[in-house]
Amino acid sequence: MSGTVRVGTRASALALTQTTTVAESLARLGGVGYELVRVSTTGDVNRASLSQIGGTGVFVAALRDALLENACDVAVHSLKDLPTGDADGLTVAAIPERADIRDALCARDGLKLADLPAGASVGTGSPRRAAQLKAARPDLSVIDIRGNVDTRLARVAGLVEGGPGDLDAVVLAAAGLSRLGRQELITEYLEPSFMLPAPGQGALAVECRSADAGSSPFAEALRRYDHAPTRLAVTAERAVLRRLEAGCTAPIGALATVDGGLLTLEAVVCSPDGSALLRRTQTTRELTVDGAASVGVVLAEELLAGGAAEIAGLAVTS
Ligand SMILES: NCc1[nH]cc(CCC(=O)O)c1CC(=O)O
Repeated sequence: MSGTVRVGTRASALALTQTTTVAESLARLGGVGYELVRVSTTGDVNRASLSQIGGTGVFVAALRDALLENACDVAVHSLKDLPTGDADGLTVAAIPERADIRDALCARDGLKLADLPAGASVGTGSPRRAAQLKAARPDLSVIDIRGNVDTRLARVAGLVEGGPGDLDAVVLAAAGLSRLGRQELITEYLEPSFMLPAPGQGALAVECRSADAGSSPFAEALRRYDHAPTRLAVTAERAVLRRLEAGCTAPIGALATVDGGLLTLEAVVCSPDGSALLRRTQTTRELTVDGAASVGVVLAEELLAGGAAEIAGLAVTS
C-alpha cells in the first residue's frame, strides 16, 4: 500500500464517526495519510423492517465489494453487523478495543425501565432486545422501528427537538450513542444480567484484502491496532451465533469477558415474544482464538440440547 490508505465506510453519521476514529488511529500507527470512501449499503437504502430484509450482512456486502474491487484498502464495520462466515479473499485484520457493550434505554422525562407505566411503548428493531424487554416487562408494548440513531431518538416524546415523539422510549447500543455524542440522552444502562447484548456489540472490525494482510508498514499498523482480549471475546460470542446458524437479527444475545486468565461466555436464546429465555454460561482458560471459538461451540451445543432451535425458531441443519 502507498502513502495514503483508502478507508471504506457506510455514510451514516455513526459509521462516519467510527471510521474516522479508526482511520486516524491507523494512519498514526502506520505513518500514512488516509481518505474516506463512502459506500451506500442495502441496509441504508431499504427502509423495510430488518427482520423483513432478513438474511445477514445487509450493511456489509457493498463494503466488501468495494474492497474486492479495489475501491478502498480497508473497510470498517460494526462487528455485530458482520456475518459470521468468512468472506473469500478478505481478512478481519484488526479488532480494536471494544467500547461499552451494553444496551441503553433512552426514555421520555428521564424515566428508567422500572418507571415506565404499564402499556408504555418502547421502540426497537432488534428481536433480541424485544424478547428480553418483554421478559423483563411483559406489560410493555414493544414497537418495531428502523432508521439511523437520530431517527430513532426522534421517536421518543420530548427527547430531541422536532421529532414525531410517538414513543415513550427506545433501546439502542450505548456504544453507538456515545460515539455520536448522544450519551446524555441515556436514561438507563441496561445491565447484561437481564439484557445480554448482541454478539460483537460495541466492537469494530477492520477488514482488508487477504493479499494485503501480510507485510507492509500498514499491515504492521493493523496488527498493532488489534486488541487481543476483544478479539477473543467476540470470537467466542460469534462462534455461538455461527453454530446456531443465526445472524444479527436472531433473538440471541452473547457476551464474553476475559479476566485473570479466564474467558467467561454467557449466551441467551429467546422466543420472539420473550416468554421463554434459555440462558447458559461456559468458561475456558484456553485464551487463543481457537480456544475462544471452541467454547462458543460448546455453549451453542448446550443451548441446542436445551431446546434453542425450538425456542427461537431456528433452522439448525446439523
Ligand atoms: N445494527 C445497527 C448498529 N450496528 C452497530 C450499532 C451500534 C454500535 C455497536 O454496537 O458497536 C448499531 C445501532 C444500534 O444497535 O443501536
